[in-house]
Amino acid sequence: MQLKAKAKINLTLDVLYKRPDGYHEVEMIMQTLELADIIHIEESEETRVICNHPFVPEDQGNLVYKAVEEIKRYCNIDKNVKIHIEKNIPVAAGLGGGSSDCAATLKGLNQMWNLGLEDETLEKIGLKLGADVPFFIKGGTQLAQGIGEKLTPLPSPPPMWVVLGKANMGVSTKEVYTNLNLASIRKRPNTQGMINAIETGDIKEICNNLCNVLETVTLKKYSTVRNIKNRMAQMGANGVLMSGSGPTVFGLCNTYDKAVRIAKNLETLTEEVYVTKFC
Ligand SMILES: C[C@](O)(CO)[C@H](O)COP(=O)(O)OP(=O)(O)OC[C@H]1O[C@@H](n2ccc(N)nc2=O)[C@H](O)[C@@H]1O
Ligand SMILES: Nc1ncnc2c1ncn2[C@@H]1O[C@H](COP(=O)(O)OP(=O)(O)OP(=O)(O)O)[C@@H](O)[C@H]1O
Repeated sequence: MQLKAKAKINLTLDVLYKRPDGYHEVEMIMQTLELADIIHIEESEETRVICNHPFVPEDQGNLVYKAVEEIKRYCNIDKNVKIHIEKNIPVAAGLGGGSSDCAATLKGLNQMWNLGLEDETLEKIGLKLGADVPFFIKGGTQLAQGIGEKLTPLPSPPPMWVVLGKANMGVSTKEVYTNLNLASIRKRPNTQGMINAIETGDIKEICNNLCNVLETVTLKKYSTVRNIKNRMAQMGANGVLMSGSGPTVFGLCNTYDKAVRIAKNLETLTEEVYVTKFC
């Protein structure tokens, strides 16, 4: 069995408050992209995860491995699988690669083992493994609240090309949330404004409403991320924003030619540049 595990970007990301359990209550609009890892699953004597990326663990630390263990426990299954991850999504980038692989594995095993679990159940199992996992069970365009698990589907925005530029380092999501100073945030997303813009298919308003409060941590710390963002804006992207906790910055473009022109120019700043689109 072969599955696609798509990347995501956050069109808005607001943090409302820190909860007693240490997690943060968020409000964000998430969008899946065509850029995707490929997950191959086959029955096997013992569970094994293999990945072609040097920074991705192949042991119990891999979210795919955890997904296998968790769904086996939930359904009381005594079977094993070999899973091969073909990594195309940059790692520790703010694009949700690990969470997406995890969600794809849960969906794949549900199908392969005929478990008959509803999406809501897969989301519940996925939430134990990461706050972004429930979103990837659904995909598309969603308003995510709670710690990311309360999902409301939104209509698809108009098709747009997306340039991704990742500075040459990984960012720890935990560290970014820990270093966030909620009292000092001056610009917050207008979530309802973004929803209206998506509903009316207004590209200009979608671009005007892009906002991510986690930029206050990551852009402040890394000048390379700031430089990538500024360059995308200078080069004429219709809208620019950092995704998730970073360090990837995305630029929304209304034409493919513009996206390619920006991507070529960005290659002078960083090696990791991609052109993809909403999915
Ligand atoms: C930054 C985003 O990717 C935006 O989509 C998500 O909010 C993070 O999702 P994720 O990486 O799946 O998050 P998890 O793996 O569950 O959590 C990593 C760490 O981020 C922090 N965390 C995460 C989500 C959240 N709502 N509040 C948090 O404070 C916690 O310290 C946690 O230990
Ligand atoms: N299947 C996986 N793919 C990528 N990383 C994984 C995977 N499983 C575990 N990891 C670990 O998780 C870390 C974060 O990887 P990931 O690519 O998911 O980050 P991210 O895109 O910043 O996620 P998010 O946006 O959800 O915070 C990696 O450094 C790696 O050690």
